[in-house]
Amino acid sequence: MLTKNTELKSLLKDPTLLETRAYVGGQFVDGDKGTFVVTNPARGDVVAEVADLSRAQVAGAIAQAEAAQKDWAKWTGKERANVLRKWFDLMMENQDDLGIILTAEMGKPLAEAKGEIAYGASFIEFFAEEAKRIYGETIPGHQRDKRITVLKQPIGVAASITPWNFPNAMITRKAGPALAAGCAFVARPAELTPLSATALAVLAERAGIPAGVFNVVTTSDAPETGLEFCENPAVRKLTFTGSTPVGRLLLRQAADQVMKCSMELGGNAPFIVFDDADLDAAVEGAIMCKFRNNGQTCVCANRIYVQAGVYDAFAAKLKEAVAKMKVGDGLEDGVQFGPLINDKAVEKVEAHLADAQAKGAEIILGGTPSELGGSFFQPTIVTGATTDMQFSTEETFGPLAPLFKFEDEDEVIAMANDTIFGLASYFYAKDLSRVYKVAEALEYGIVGVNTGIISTEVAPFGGVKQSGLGREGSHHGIEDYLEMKYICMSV
Ligand SMILES: NC(=O)C1=CN([C@@H]2O[C@H](COP(=O)(O)OP(=O)(O)OC[C@H]3O[C@@H](n4cnc5c(N)ncnc54)[C@H](OP(=O)(O)O)[C@@H]3O)[C@@H](O)[C@H]2O)C=CC1
Ligand SMILES: O=C(O)[C@H](O)CS(=O)(=O)O
Repeated sequence: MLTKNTELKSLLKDPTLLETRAYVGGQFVDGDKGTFVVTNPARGDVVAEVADLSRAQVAGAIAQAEAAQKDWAKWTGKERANVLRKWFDLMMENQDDLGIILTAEMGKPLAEAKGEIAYGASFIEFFAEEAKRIYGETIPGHQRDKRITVLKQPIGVAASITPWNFPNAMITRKAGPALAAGCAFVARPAELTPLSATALAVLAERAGIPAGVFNVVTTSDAPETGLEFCENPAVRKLTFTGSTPVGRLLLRQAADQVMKCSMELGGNAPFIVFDDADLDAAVEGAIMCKFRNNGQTCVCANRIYVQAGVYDAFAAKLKEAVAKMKVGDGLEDGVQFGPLINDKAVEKVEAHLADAQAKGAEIILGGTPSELGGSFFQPTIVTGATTDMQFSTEETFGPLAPLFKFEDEDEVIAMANDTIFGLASYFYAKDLSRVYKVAEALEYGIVGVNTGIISTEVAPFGGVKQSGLGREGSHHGIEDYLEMKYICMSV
């Protein structure tokens, strides 16, 4: 357990993975603006002081990336695949240390953190393979003397801005396809969780990724860094994961350069339990879907709809199962709930809870901060949820499970789709006709059927409506880092 006096390095097999400098042009560098502090959400103690780069230093990283990208694009897909595969191997060899660093800065239980390392590494493994399969095409000429060929070429320098909740996987889900495509990459991790990113840089260097191809700029001024990414003409691609309001802002800023953007934004996932569902499976799925990362994922169930005939039984089963789960320091064995990322996150959960209670909801489990103090909060279940309550339209991003009752398919599909978001959705049912009809009717980029966990590198992850633009993962994921060109030749 990381107490106030435990040196994080003492927990690591390889202490050099705890890197507090930024990584620019193949060099670990200090910040012109000094440092910013990273704290452990479980204890509030200082984990590290990290280099705080100026906007000029960020611009310098972009320039280094632009220079390095020209040679990197000349490598064959197979050559790029080999170094990416080595990077993947190093991540998995150092999974324990990377997990400890992630838990120390973000708070998620160590088992989940190690799971994120494997999930994040899977994108590097997958796109190492895709690097060898970036195919063009030949098209029959439109005239007898014309020959048409289509090339796919790397877009150039890609810049990424990522959130604190998956500080490893949200970077590799972007860097994997970018580097496989022959792009150079400048990553700006969240101020709260930069250490997972700098550890990735340590391993990138060891894997033989050339200087300047992968860069990590650690900064405390996100808006200033975002403006540099959007205004610097050398950046041809912006990839963002985070809230919809910030996504909108970045799109507006990037519009001046007509920059190619990928947006993985907020969610408001419905989780629907029909009366023909396997209730035990639905309870298990609801727990994994709602409480993964303490509810701090964009694909967590935000609204749980249960058909009237099974509502009471489902609520009782869910309460019984969640009541057995342990809240504590993520580095302790057997902990399922770590702290929320900060007090602001606790305040949002409490605000949604107070609003719901004021409108008639009943708390059947939890409902107050944990006796552990800090940003620990008890997993909470409320019944009597209605569509006028804040959590019906706003993402809670915490361990609060609201149970809504519904009568029939049409009613629940209408409620589920009544949101500006469209990222993930889930439902449990056995009748095949119902499964097809409901899956087709849900307006979301992802539909989980009889499962609460849908995250994988082999599928095209992404949202519709105001949950985002583009897809990450699957063979589709590399397209956003490629430009298509056709050559029309007279023969
Ligand atoms: N669709 C998806 O895959 C995901 C969506 N999300 C969504 O993001 C939210 C939670 O994450 P959270 O980190 O609070 O979201 P934010 O959008 O506040 O932050 C995301 C990232 O953007 C940075 N940022 C904030 N403001 C600006 C700005 N003006 N210009 C440039 N960068 C900026 C943040 O920096 P800093 O933190 O340093 O201020 C952080 O690195 C939730 O709504 C969640 O649903 C989260 C993860 C995945
Ligand atoms: O940041 C997130 O919430 C992730 O996109 C969720 S997932 O990819 O780990 O499912």
